[in-house]
Amino acid sequence: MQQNASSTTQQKSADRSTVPPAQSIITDITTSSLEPTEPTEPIDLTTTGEATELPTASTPGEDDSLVVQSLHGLGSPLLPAPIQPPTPPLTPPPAYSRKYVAGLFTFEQLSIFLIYPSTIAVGSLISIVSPPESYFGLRTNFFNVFFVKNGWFWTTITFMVHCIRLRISKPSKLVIRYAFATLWWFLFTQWFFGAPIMDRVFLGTGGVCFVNDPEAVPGDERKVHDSWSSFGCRHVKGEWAGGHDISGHSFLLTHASLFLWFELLPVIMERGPLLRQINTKIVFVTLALWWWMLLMTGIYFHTFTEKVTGWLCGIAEWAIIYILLPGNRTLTTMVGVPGV
Ligand SMILES: CCCCCCCC/C=C\CCCCCCCC(=O)SCCNC(=O)CCNC(=O)[C@H](O)C(C)(C)COP(=O)(O)O
Ligand SMILES: Nc1ncnc2c1ncn2[C@@H]1O[C@H](COP(=O)(O)O)[C@@H](OP(=O)(O)O)[C@H]1O
Repeated sequence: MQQNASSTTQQKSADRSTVPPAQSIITDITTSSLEPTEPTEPIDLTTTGEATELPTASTPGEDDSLVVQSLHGLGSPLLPAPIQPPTPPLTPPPAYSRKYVAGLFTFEQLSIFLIYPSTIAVGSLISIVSPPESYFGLRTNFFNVFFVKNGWFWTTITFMVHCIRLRISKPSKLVIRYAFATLWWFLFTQWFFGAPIMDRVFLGTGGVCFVNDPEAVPGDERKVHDSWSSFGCRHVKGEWAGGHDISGHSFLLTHASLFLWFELLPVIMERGPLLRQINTKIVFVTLALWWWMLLMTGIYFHTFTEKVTGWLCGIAEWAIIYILLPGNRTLTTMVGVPGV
């Protein structure tokens, strides 16, 4: 079995150009001999290497070591000769299992994940204690109008800047992950068979669009307009009030940031030349701006629960694609995992 695995690895890797350190190859192959067919741990998205093309070996006799190498984000290495592990360990190396917190996250993933609820919490706290007078407290501030209000556009541009320098073999998997992220943003904020999801929640919880009727009797100028979306309400210069108004900014800024972070994570973990490229710096600038604007949303806008529900909806798609799916080999094969 081990002999077969090595020769198949050689065959499949003929067109690859990267040679990972021998130690990591040995570690991976030794680990693989202990792997069950379905991975019991999530796929490590923080490791480096091209990992978007997952081998689908699942029947007995197929190349399991190759699967595990790819699942670990190493890609198929160019092996000059079959490498036999000296003595396979009886338990997986501690570095493999130790990395996971609560069986779901690596330490790095958890740290990134926690940035956003903490930012909303700190912002909300500042808003209660003493919100400072600031240009960022204006809805019309340049950064809000030009960047956040076109937030998915800028996230797309940033993602493209990140992608164009990668040397992965299956860009289609990148596009699929981007398409899922875009679809969730679109359904949630733009259109969901009519009004987008966030507006349906608002209307479903008793929200209405109030407009001023100048012809009404004084004191009774406010009347309900039958707008079925926040966009429609804005169009008639109405005021969208009453229901649970999920924070669209908390949603978008969290959703976009987690998407960019998790696509960038292999570059960060590799700590190689890609990390120093201008492309990486551009991603960091976008992430910094999104973080700052989320803090401003936390301080100046919405109620605490509206920001929390915005954040919860913002983590939904990310949790499926980057946290839950990596526990399932077949589904992960569909969307791939980020790589360099
Ligand atoms: C090897 C290279 C691979 C590259 C991979 C990239 C994949 C690209 C694939 C295809 C390209 C398709 C290009 C599609 C472009 C789509 C870009 C856009 O998203 S255009 C839409 C821009 N609109 C926004 O960004 C609006 C964002 N704003 C909002 O959602 C809301 O205003 C709000 C939620 C922020 C606030 O809500 P409000 O009710 O308070 O306004
Ligand atoms: N960080 C921020 N900077 C400026 N305005 C913000 C903001 N976060 C939210 N807002 C504004 O607060 C309102 C509700 O935002 P949302 O529901 O998207 O979180 C929106 O007002 P407008 O609809 O008048 O633009 C939005 O522009």
